[in-house]
Amino acid sequence: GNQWGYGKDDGPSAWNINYPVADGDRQSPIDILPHQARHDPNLGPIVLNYDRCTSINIANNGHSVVVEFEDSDDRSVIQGGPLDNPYRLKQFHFHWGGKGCHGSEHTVEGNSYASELHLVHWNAVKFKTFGEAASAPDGLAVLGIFLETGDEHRWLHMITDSLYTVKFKGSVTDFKGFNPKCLLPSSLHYWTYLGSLTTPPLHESVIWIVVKEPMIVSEKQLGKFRTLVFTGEEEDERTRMENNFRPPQLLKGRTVRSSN
Ligand SMILES: CCN[C@H]1CN(CCOCC)S(=O)(=O)c2sc(S(N)(=O)=O)cc21
Ligand SMILES: [Zn+2]
Repeated sequence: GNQWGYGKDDGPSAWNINYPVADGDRQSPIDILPHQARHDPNLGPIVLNYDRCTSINIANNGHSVVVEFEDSDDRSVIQGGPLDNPYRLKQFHFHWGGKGCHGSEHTVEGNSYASELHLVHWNAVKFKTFGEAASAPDGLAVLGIFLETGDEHRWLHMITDSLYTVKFKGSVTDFKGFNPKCLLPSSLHYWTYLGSLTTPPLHESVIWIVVKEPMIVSEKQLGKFRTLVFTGEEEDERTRMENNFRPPQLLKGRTVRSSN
């Protein structure tokens, strides 16, 4: 298939060869300029109903570490804010940098954070399958949370303690009973705009909801993400999984709205 990565030859600057939509009009991530964002009083709060969420497994897909959820009914949904329907939680994953350098995808006034968490949801009201939603203009809603280094995060250890079991590309481990609500910052004030997947196939199918307040994690916790490798156990070279982020893309006239 189309092999892509984050290296010199297969990285973001080469993605448009196999995925021409990379040069499209609603690509993500973007640099957010808070003073140019339009405060929209009609933008209500984001409402998360994760209380009956069912996590299934944690996996290394060769690009990131992903936790998948049961999405056969509306047991864990996000709604409100810019969304017309409830969107079902499908998976969450992270993007991060190398030692000490930055790794978020969205930036704020040119400043990046150490990492960024993406909670991926799909519109099961309008679409029958996730795959169908993933390529439709209003198919996905991704909640983006910045990670900033500081004190240890009291719940992130539940994920970092499992990372050694998914060191290599293609590894999957049971990961039940995890509710990502414990990762969210206290305030869910956000910016929202129409964008895309930040990895191939780069479908322009995402309503982005980027939370303003970062979650605080320790450098030690973040370092555990860098013990993962992009490569499979059978491959001889071990390429440390880090800097798996796409840089900001052109806004191309889009408006970024701000909740209060
Ligand atoms: C490595 C591939 N990452 C993809 C995989 N999916 C899309 C393709 O699915 C087709 C059935 S996805 O919808 O789960 C998704 S969301 C994001 S992001 N970084 O923009 O939150 C990337 C991706
Ligand atoms: Zn992502």
